[in-house]
Amino acid sequence: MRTIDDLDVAGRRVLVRSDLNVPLEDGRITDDGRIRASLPTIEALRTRGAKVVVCAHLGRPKGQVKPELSLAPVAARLGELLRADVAFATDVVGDSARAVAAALPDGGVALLENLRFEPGETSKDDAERGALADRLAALADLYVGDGFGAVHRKHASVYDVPRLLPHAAGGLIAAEVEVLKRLTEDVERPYAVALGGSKVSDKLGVIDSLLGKADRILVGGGMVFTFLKAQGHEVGKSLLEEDQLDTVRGYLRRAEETGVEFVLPVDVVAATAFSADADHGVVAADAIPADRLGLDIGPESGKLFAARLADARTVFWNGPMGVFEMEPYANGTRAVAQGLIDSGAFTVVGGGDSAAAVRRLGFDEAAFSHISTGGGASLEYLEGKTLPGLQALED
Ligand SMILES: Nc1ncnc2c1ncn2[C@@H]1O[C@H](COP(=O)(O)OP(=O)(O)O)[C@@H](O)[C@H]1O
Ligand SMILES: O=C(OP(=O)(O)O)[C@H](O)COP(=O)(O)O
Repeated sequence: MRTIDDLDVAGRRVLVRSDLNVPLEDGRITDDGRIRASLPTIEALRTRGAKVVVCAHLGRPKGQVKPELSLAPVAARLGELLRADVAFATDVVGDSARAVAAALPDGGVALLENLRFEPGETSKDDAERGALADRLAALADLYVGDGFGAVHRKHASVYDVPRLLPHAAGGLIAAEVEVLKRLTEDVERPYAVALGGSKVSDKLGVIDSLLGKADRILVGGGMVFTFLKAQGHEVGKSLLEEDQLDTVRGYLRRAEETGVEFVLPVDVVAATAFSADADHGVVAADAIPADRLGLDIGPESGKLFAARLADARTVFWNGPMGVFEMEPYANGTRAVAQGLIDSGAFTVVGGGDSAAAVRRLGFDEAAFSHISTGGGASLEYLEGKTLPGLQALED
């Protein structure tokens, strides 16, 4: 893969695809880790006299303009961190984007509005994605892929634009791949993988390949209820992937046959509503009341998970164990984070929210071997899948 050192960028317009998908609460950024992680590449380019046009997505607006998912607050934070003006385009490839890109001085930085406001960005139709890619490419002379968290998406800005412009990988992608490679080669065993979070339909499938690689798979977060239901338990109003129940039963069977250990919670914090103020309490994992939803693993499960991490030599963790953004449901995530640290293993935490959780709950980032900006991207890399965003940069 070419790096930015291989590009002659002085005086040229460079479109940088970053992952600036940060958590927001009431329009405020609650964790700017992904913005910080994107700074070195942007800084390096502007120092060398490039005109830097950054593009990124925020949330999943599904091709519609959703003002609450505007990147405007991210542009402001990017400017603060760069200590420079960041021009903000109020559209992705329209009049505003063209004017902002055209007006950039050498060393200047601009950010385009949320790429996913354009239906072409995430379209499965090659022509529709291609049409948006043409318009994005017209804004620049060169392309730099640096949004590691989105490299598993076959999206216009990730996959199609690099086919149209001379391109290179930014420093973040290069650094992430370097560390994750260690987890695909000779891993020190026991190798434990902890999975949680809410992107259940996206991430359940990774277990298929993990069954051939990991020694232990710990399941918490929103992912666990499909497992509990597959075992025949009631899960109330918890997050559930009905159509994956057979698949999960297959995973449980295969794990028994191959000696992989599934570690599932024995207790759950169940609440009457998705709210910090809702009535909540600890219940056995096989006795979630029909009118409640599980929002965290319980205290016994926290101890169990930490115990199953204690002698691991390698740990990969993606997905918070509970809704850590609300204090009553943060303890499971705390226990697993502490479990990783206490294990003394080679530990990698991946994912926008997982990384944010570690910081928000007050853990020292340096206590982990690596904190990756990508959750789904890391998982798919570990599966050995071809990632569209990496493939496009290699070609
Ligand atoms: N039991 C649960 N029910 C609903 N959401 C959950 C549950 N446990 C965790 N979550 C949510 O999962 C989200 C993160 O999921 P995900 O995006 O998959 O992780 P990451 O960004 O680390 O890859 C968090 O916002 C958290 O509140
Ligand atoms: O947040 C992200 O991924 P992650 O939650 O798996 O870390 C990336 O920005 C990709 O977002 P997407 O999963 O909506 O494509």
